[in-house]
Amino acid sequence: MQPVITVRHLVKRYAQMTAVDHISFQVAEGTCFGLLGPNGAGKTTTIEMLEGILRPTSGDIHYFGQPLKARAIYQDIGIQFQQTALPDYLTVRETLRLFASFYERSLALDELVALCHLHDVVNRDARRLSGGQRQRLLLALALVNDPRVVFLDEPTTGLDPQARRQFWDLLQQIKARGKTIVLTTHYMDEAETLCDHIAIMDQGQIIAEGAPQALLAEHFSGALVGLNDVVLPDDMRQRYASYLSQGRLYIQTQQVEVLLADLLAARVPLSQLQVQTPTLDDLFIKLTGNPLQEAN
Ligand SMILES: Nc1ncnc2c1ncn2[C@@H]1O[C@H](COP(=O)(O)OP(=O)(O)OP(=O)(O)O)[C@@H](O)[C@H]1O
Repeated sequence: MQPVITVRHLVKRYAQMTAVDHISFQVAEGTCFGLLGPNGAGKTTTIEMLEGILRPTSGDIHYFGQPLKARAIYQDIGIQFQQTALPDYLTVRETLRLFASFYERSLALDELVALCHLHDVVNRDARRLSGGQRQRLLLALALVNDPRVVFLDEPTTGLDPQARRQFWDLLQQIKARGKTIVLTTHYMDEAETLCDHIAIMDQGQIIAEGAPQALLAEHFSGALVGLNDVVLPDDMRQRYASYLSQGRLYIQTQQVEVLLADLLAARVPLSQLQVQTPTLDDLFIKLTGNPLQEAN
């Protein structure tokens, strides 16, 4: 199947720095594609080039095999920005109506309200919404023209855990309608839950790309054991794959019991020992040496 979006050797330079540094990827139709990385990694710059808002320094972007021409895709895409100023003194319903009037095609208002769970607040002033309600309104605005591709820039930043989970459910429903979703996030659990394919960005480059589970399988085998402030004896260092991040040692093992027996035999202190199944957060630490949350 032809990809919805194809990006080749995309670069964005500002005077002093390269925000996006020769990245290439494809987004398949009907999938959720996630751009992940810490603050300043280049995610927003990338997504804004895909949306036709920022002009790339070099490289190219194709939609359904055609070069990106901002005006031509405008009717086909929906965008939820990180920050959106809504018009004052309008209710949720009036705001949706206003945005719908900008497009040739639009979803029926009632359908949009139901889809984004806005029934309770449809007559409320849009400035008087909770964080979760506001995000759902912004999502409804991104869907108002029934787009083929929806762009979401850090849609759940600042939401409490319950509102985040509700938002994830909503995105699953939107995906089930066959929409292609491109989102940026610095929450690895969000990417693991929602995305079919991810590209992890750091300092303007893609440092890993693939399906979340495939990426984890490629970089880890078995469990991950974390320990604080320890030095492994030489023979154990040779037998076990391990890496260090900020004073914490991570050891990979297929057999936790055998590793624990080896650690005890070598009199390695087991303070703050943790055994876990590797996550995308661990992958980020392994690839960059830094936890994602601290990079933020
Ligand atoms: N207009 C600009 N002029 C100069 N530098 C910029 C400009 N816009 C972004 N940058 C820089 O480009 C880099 C990438 O920024 P970008 O906003 O794309 O990162 P991000 O991954 O989206 O981060 P965040 O998670 O904080 O939104 C940063 O170092 C940023 O300071």
